Amino acid sequence: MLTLLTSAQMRHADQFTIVNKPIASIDLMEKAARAFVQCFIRDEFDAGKSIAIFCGKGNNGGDGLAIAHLLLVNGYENVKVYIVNFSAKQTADFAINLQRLDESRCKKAIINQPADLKHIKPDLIIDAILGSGLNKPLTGDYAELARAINKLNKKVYAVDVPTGFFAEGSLTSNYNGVKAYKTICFQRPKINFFFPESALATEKYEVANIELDEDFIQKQDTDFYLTEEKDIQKILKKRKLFSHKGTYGHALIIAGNTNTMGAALLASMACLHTGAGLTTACIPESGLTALNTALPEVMALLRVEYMRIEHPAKYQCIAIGPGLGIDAENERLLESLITANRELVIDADALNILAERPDLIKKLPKHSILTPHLKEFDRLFGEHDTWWERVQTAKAQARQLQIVIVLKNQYTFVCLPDGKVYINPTGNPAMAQGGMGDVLTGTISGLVAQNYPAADAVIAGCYIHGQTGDELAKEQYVVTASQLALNIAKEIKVLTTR
Ligand SMILES: NC(=O)C1=CN([C@@H]2O[C@H](COP(=O)(O)OP(=O)(O)OC[C@H]3O[C@@H](n4cnc5c(N)ncnc54)[C@H](O)[C@@H]3O)[C@@H](O)[C@H]2O)[C@@H](O)CC1
Ligand SMILES: Nc1ncnc2c1ncn2[C@@H]1O[C@H](COP(=O)(O)OP(=O)(O)O)[C@@H](O)[C@H]1O
Repeated sequence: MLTLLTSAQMRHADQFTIVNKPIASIDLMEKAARAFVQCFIRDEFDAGKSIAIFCGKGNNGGDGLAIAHLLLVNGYENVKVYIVNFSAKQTADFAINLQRLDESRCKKAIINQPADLKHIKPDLIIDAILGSGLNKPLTGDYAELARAINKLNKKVYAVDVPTGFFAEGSLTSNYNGVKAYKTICFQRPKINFFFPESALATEKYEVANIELDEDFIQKQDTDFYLTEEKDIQKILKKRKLFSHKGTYGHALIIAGNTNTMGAALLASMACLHTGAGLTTACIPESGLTALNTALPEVMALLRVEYMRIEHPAKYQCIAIGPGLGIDAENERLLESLITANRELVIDADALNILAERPDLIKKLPKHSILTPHLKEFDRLFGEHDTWWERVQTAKAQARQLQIVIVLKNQYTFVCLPDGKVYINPTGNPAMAQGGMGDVLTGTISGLVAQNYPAADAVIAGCYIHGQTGDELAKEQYVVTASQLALNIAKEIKVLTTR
């Protein structure tokens, strides 16, 4: 798990490294510039392009000056630095790099007002005006300059963060900073890169390692972690010798309705391919032929009969919701399971039923797993203006109710009962198609059935789901939910043998 730090914590990490490595702060800046240039050159190898580097007078600007010098050294002849002179204040490292640049042959100009930008026509822009030192939204000349840079309509590479972008905290939909094509940030991604509103500020990001003290960074107290493949490899267990279907648990998937039987099939299929020993789909009678035809391995339990089952304990996992339909009978069914205090995996219509029954939310069995997308989440816990606020609510609710909330998106936020948030890095837009959430529910259920603790099942389930989609998307424009379900077992095999 990679710790994700706030800007203030990153500053501490800078200071800690400077004192303990030890390394002079100007040398750390040089390292940052080198790391940036290495990534930049990989993307933009045409040294003939004209590059405008906009530098503020803080350390972000200091990075920009060092980058200019390094680009020249690397044969980029057409580099020009524009010093943004909107403030008298400058940092010591900025001043040192400015002097170094003055001694070199780098072209330089001063921007005293945004209008000075009028005649600039570079092929590429590097934005080093304001970095993680941003302490208030852009106003006045800075806001105008950002607007002018965006109007040039050129590819912008941002140093560490795009000017005007807050690295953590609520992001609004009226972003007025520099719009970057790519942000090359130092040591760790910014927490806000995982929030959908960041798409307004940067299309993509890349992390450049600047050798800050990793031990120190990993020990920082944070609420946000980024899941890595090695975490999943640690979680997943190999199939055992002499094992049999009873070894890997029995999952009950309560799902499907007359027009939404596909959801039950997809969730059950994913559960099967994730490795549950036995999978039973609790479905309406109308779906029986479909189930028996499509998934011969899955057993059926008709929904009316289910009401008579007295011992849900025979299932190691009970999931409820995909394509379930909202009616009084399903509400009674959900209520009976919650009252029986059996931990559940709750998705889709079961979440919508819950949204109408706040009394049941309070009674949710501990360690239950809820897998809402944003609309389902807001129906459950109220409307939110920003994703940051939504994740804060998810964190608080997961802690208060002692449940796991899987807030789904391009980067899914897994909120655990201890208040920590694990961000899932896998998945891609080829997966943006109906049924994908049903497959996630089946995947998580398959892992819960195999006795993985709720947190591990969810962290691994989200990762496997996204990774399977990523592998398929390498060769496909779109990945369908059933294709994804069929490929899960292959991906788990790769993860457990790498
Ligand atoms: N040793 C270090 O501290 C390192 C710092 N690095 C760079 O340093 C950057 C942070 O530098 P600084 O802390 O000097 O800050 P910045 O360079 O981001 O900002 C400079 C100053 O601008 C002012 N400011 C903030 N928001 C403003 C606004 N909305 N309008 C007008 N002025 C505003 C603040 O007074 C701030 O200190 C990082 O993003 C990174 O690029 C890297 O060189 C790595 C090492
Ligand atoms: N652009 C995307 N990038 C990554 N993952 C995605 C993307 N679009 C959808 N997904 C994943 O697909 C699933 C969609 O869930 P959901 O909206 O509940 O789908 P449905 O209700 O149609 O089954 C989530 O796990 C989500 O993370």
